[in-house]
Amino acid sequence: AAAVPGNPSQVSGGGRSSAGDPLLENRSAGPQSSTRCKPGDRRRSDQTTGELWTELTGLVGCPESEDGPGGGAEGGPAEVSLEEALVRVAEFLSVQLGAEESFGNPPDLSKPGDVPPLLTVTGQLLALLAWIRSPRGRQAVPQGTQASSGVQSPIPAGTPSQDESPSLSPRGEAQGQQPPQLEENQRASQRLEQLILGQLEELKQQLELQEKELGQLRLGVGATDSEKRVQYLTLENKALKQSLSLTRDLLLHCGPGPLSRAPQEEAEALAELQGRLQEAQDTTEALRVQLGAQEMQLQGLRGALQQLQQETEQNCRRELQQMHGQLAGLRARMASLRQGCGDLRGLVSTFTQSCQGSLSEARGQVSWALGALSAGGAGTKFQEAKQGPLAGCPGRLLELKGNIRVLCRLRPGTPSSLVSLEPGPGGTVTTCYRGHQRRFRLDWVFPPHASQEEVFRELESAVLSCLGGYSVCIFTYGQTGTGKTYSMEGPPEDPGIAPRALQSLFREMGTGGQHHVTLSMVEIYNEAVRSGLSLAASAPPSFGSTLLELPTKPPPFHTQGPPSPRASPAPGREARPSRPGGNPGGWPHPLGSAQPGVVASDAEPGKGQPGHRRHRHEPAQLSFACPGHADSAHGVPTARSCHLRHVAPGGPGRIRACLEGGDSRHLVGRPGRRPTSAGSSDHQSLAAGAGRRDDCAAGPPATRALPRFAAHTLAAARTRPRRHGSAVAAGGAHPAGPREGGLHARRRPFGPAHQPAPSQISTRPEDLGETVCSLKFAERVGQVELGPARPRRAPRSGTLSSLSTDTPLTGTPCTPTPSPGSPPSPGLDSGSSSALSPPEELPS
Ligand SMILES: Nc1ncnc2c1ncn2[C@@H]1O[C@H](COP(=O)(O)OP(=O)(O)OP(=O)(O)O)[C@@H](O)[C@H]1O
Repeated sequence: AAAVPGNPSQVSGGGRSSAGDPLLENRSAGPQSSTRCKPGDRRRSDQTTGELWTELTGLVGCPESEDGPGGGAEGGPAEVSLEEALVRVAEFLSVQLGAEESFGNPPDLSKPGDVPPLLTVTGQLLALLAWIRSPRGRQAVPQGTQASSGVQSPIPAGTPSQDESPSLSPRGEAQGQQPPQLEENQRASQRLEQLILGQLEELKQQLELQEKELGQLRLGVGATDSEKRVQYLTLENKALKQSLSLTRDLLLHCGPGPLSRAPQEEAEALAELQGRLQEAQDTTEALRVQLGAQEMQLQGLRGALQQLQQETEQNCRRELQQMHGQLAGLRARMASLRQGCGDLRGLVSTFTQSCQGSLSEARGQVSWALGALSAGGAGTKFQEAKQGPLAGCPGRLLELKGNIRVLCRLRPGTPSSLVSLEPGPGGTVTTCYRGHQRRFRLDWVFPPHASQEEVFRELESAVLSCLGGYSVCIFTYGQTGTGKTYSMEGPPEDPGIAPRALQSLFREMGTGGQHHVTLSMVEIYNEAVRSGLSLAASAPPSFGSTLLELPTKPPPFHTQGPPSPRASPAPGREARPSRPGGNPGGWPHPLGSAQPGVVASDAEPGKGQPGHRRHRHEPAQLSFACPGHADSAHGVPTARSCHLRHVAPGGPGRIRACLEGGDSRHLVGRPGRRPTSAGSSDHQSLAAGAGRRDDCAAGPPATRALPRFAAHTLAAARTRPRRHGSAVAAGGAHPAGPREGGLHARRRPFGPAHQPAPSQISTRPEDLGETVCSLKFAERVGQVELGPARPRRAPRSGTLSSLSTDTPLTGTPCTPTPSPGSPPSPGLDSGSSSALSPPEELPS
């Protein structure tokens, strides 16, 4: 571009400083002058149209040069690019065009015929130039041709042939290899080139004509005209220069295109592109490999999924089948349950009906009994007794209430949420032990704040039934420290069941008639039997007398046991103080001693005599005492019982009945064991000891001191409840044989008895296990059936002494009285069982 005369300032600013007349200059330096066509020459700023023409013709081969073809060129044709040649042609033409315009003949461009050929040629050249610089042109024109191919001269004037065209010869070489589009482009450019050359030729001719005309004008017009002509040419020159400047600007604006890019750079760019392409191909290949691996993995996963689906389906089917089977089983079970439920409903309704019948019957009997009670009054009761057995209200009521009644008394203390109760008749105790809730229904539940009197009131009818010939046994049991002794004996200021029972009995006996009472009180303490009674009292004489029979010598059943082990008090428990008048280590006090066991207010202490004595007393002032032991509460098997035998003379038969009271405290399995740890084994050993002959012999000695009815009951409770949840105990059968020498071995059976059994329980959480055991035991005791209680009459023959406690048991063997439909209790010794002996008559 530097070699191309493209700087308008150079052209326009040149003027004609040295040339003077441009036309002349043009002529002198015109086609006639020989000009060397060197493309690299820098054009002078004062170049005129003639010089331009010279240069242009030099470029195309200087046909008008005198040197002939290639003239002016010393070493061959000038090396100029096609582009440069075109630019120069454009310059020249634009100068010419500007001259014509400035001459005053502006062409009418709207008419095609008036368009100056210069303008057409210029436009075509510019179009060619633009095409060459376009990408297509660059492709069509080989690089060497554009940049440096020499313009082969000479071109034959007016007949430029395609083959001879210097600019086309290199292109022709590549013709066979170029695509058709390229060939077509090349052909078009060749045509254009020929056209341009033709127009150039035409322009030359016009120029010659004009020069001729100018010469003629010069000759004819003179200097003035010449001057005008000079001015005109000057202006034309200026216009041409401006046109050239514009053309140059246009060419510069197009600027060097990508053609100027060096092949080296192209190669580098190509290499870079190839490198990138390779890289991209590598990446693609890696991705393909990865894709293949993932596809394989995917296939594996699909297979596993399919297998899993199949397995799941099979499992589901299997489980469904199992569930169907289970459902069918459940349905069948439900159907059978429904049927059972229907049966049960029938049973319940039958039971309800029978209960209602029994209840209405019982109500009638109660109302009858109450009516009889209110009609009879206190005075008439014993009149009835004189006439015959005391079959009055207490006995009848007792019959209605049942033979065995289990009462429950809660010891006062910290209330526990684990033990709740519904007090009253038919009350319940609910325990929550080790996560299991259990409800026990008992005949009566006394709340902790129940008084001694309230408890006794519930038992009084049973006690009084003794006077009517009903044998009664009251015994308490329960865990140590729960208030058995308190309930049975009680403190002097608030006596318990035993003193109140005696008081009530004596009061009743005091209403009239003669009564023969034998009272004994024993305590078995560590296998030694001790008597706790030292004084007898009789009923007031105004109502007859009460004969108290007292032992005068050590009873034959006394076993000389080893000395009492003095166990230390259990932790947290106070030693039980000896009571006044107690004789811990010795034998009962003789009658008349200063420490009476039963005190009559009108009896003079010390005046009692051994044997049968009659004492007057006020029943209200009776007190009851028993020798106590400081250590009796701690690990030493102890049982206390009070036996009252009553024989009422007169009537068709004398009534003989027995009242026994027992406190089964410390009925632990073995001596020396802590009572608190005995727990449920207390009850088991209690039942075992009372129920079997062998067990009784080998069992805890204190068991043998139990009231015999209590022993029977416990033996029956040990067996499993049978029909209707009841166990059966033979009232008359005594499990203990004579050889055992126990207290009961000396007794004769008195027949079925009433047995109220107060069960003592604690509400303390730490005692909950024992409480549950006691309640379970109470429940089973409540299910024992002793057979119907019957009053007994004393035998008409026989002696009183034969009924004393000293009398060895030689009576008729008893047989159990099973409840209807119940087999004999296996817990009882069938060998020793015998029928109940007929009522024995006391001698009159
Ligand atoms: N209902 C009650 N009201 C007031 N105090 C009571 C009651 N029950 C028990 N007690 C008191 O609880 C303590 C223990 O009672 P008690 O000696 O009668 O129990 P126990 O069952 O006979 O014990 P053990 O089996 O060791 O002889 C006593 O101090 C007693 O006064």
